Amino acid sequence: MLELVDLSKKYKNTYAVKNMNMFIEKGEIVGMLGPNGAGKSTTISMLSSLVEPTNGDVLLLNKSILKNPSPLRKIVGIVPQEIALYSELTAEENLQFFGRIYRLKGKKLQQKIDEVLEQIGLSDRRKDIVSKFSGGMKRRLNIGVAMLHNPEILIMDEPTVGIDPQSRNYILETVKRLNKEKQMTVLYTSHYMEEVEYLCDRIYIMDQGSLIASGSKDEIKSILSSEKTIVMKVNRMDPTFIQLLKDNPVINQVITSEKEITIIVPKEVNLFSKLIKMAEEQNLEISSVDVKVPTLEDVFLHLTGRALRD
Ligand SMILES: Nc1ncnc2c1ncn2[C@@H]1O[C@H](COP(=O)(O)OP(=O)(O)OP(=O)(O)O)[C@@H](O)[C@H]1O
Repeated sequence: MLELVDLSKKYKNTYAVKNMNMFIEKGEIVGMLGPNGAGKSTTISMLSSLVEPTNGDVLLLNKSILKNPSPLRKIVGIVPQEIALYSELTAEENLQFFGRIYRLKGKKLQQKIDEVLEQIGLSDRRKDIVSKFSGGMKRRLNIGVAMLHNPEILIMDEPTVGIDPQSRNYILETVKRLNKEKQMTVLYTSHYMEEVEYLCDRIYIMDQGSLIASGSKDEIKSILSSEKTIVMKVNRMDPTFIQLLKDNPVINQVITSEKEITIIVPKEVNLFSKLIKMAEEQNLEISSVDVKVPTLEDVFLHLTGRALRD
């Protein structure tokens, strides 16, 4: 129903988004996964006609919405990354204010407010002032505002950043429930791969403005089906040891973090005894070695050589 075609945004000499192609079908939860600065917010801003694309198009039911965004505005609810609420008003007053912007009033507005408060689990806090809310409650109310006009599509820009685990779970469950019970179509952006893995039917992975992989979870993970990931914990990071790993012709990729060394090798390669011997020769202590089934994080590592959270 919604399609991005070669959508790009260039600021001076750099592309924030380059040739983004994406489609979202009715009733799907689609994930947009990428680290900070990948171009997720810029893509959403172009979808919400807040930012004009440098080139490309956005199609709603095969019609461009760049010149006439009102058909999309009517059916889309945007949950921005920043909290957009009046902190001196109560939860209910905020919903009344934003509801009037959507031209809702009277009984219809009140009914919708009751329904939304129920959906975001804030019915019993409706009379409380937003400045007294926790970060998670503010985010939930932010989502409630986007749902007031009964949108068919909910676009959520990193809705769980910086909140407690309980609120995060609540938001994830709310998204699942809205999708299941109301067939709400959702575009969910995040840099937490486990959220996207849990929620989404199909996933687009972005990095540095470009799409680097897309497909169903299984399709994306199958990029690594011929490889396996070995995660090794050592007592210290030894540059010689890491160089030896990088020079080893059977190892496809070596990625280091503060405490771990991640090695990607072809599935059939058995490297255990060799790794232990190499570590011994460098006087290194290995505290654990794990072989992992590929996750989306591994796919990202494989495609970019960097961790998703960098
Ligand atoms: N108005 C602007 N002018 C110049 N550069 C911009 C502007 N807006 C975004 N950028 C740049 O475009 C790139 C993509 O930013 P964007 O905010 O879309 O990424 P993101 O994936 O949403 O990351 P985050 O989660 O940190 O918001 C970044 O390098 C950013 O600095």
